[in-house]
Amino acid sequence: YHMQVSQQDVLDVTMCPSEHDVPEYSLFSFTPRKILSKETPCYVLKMMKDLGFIDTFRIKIDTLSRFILYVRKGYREVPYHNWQHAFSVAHFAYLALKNFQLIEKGYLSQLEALAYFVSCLCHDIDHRGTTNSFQQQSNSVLASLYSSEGSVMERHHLSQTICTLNTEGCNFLDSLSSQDYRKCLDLIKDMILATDLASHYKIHAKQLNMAQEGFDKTNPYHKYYLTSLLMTCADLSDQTKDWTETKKVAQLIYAEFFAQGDLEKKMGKEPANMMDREKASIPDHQLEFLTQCCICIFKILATIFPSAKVLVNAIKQNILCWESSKRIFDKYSMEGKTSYEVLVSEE
Ligand SMILES: Cc1nc2ccc(C(=O)N[C@]34C[C@H]5C[C@H](C[C@H](C5)C3)C4)cc2n2c(-c3ccccc3Cl)nnc12
Ligand SMILES: [Mg+2]
Ligand SMILES: [Zn+2]
Repeated sequence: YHMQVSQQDVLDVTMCPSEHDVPEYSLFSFTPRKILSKETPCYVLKMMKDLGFIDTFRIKIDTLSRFILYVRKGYREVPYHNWQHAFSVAHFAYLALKNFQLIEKGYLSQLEALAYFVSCLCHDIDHRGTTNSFQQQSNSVLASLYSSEGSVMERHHLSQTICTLNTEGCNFLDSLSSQDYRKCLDLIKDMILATDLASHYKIHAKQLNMAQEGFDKTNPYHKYYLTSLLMTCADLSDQTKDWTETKKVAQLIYAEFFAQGDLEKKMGKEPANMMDREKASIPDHQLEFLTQCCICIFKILATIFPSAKVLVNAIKQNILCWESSKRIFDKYSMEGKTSYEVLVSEE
């Protein structure tokens, strides 16, 4: 089994210079997608040092560096669900841990915080740019493995995470007690499975109820609802950035959705509207997603953590931008342009 990651690669990460200490890095307005891919492993290390994980869990830096590099290699070059997405989701976890003081205020234990950050980094490993329903429709190997339990892709991402941990020289958690190690893997399982949006819809009402009742740190259900909420918020955190970023991310997501739609048409299947480049109305679909799904999730977050209000406001701003750009899309669609052509051409 050849080493995909060289010893030199590992050394480059362990020796990464400290010039990465940009102050705005820990602000919600910071956009992690602007970090160059070759810089990202150093930033992951920096965030984990900053969060105190290295000292608390006696993590060996070269083992952690190798793990990070293998996780990055585990992601594919698909338009949206690639390493850059994973890095941005992990960066949001870093922002949440710091800005909401999740450990200091007792919302999460150190172990839960570690599991949260690692789960974000690994939550989409080996994503193929296709949905769970596509796995079923195409009778993929992953569907045959996991469709009986549901959340097909998420179970695969979890399996890939465990495999990476078990790769020679990558298990940075091996200094944990066997009890903590077991607990950490159980947490990572729940957190990665929570990123299946269909699962989120099943517990949304319970999360809302929890926020209105007031988070009870002794209630294990509340703990589960909170960590699931934090995973979904991290996964959707692109929507809390400025309009330029949101529009860029929409181009990536629909490039992936429409590639799947094209594939489904070739397979003689009828793609869902949101996957069909000829039928999809991107602004309408995004307005529905932001108003029916995204903003509700971040409002629950802001009920528990008032400082998350800025995130709700950013989503409101993006909703306004989609509404105003909808008029431009409608004008061009009268001239026969698809909404994707308008999205990628619009300045
Ligand atoms: C901007 C944006 N728009 C998005 C619009 C739609 C959907 C989406 O999966 N919708 C659903 C709608 C129902 C019930 C379930 C299962 C299916 C049927 C498909 C979900 C996701 C969107 N999404 C994500 C995202 C988050 C987690 C996993 C995958 C993705 Cl792509 N991240 N950003 C975005
Ligand atoms: Mg996913
Ligand atoms: Zn994701």
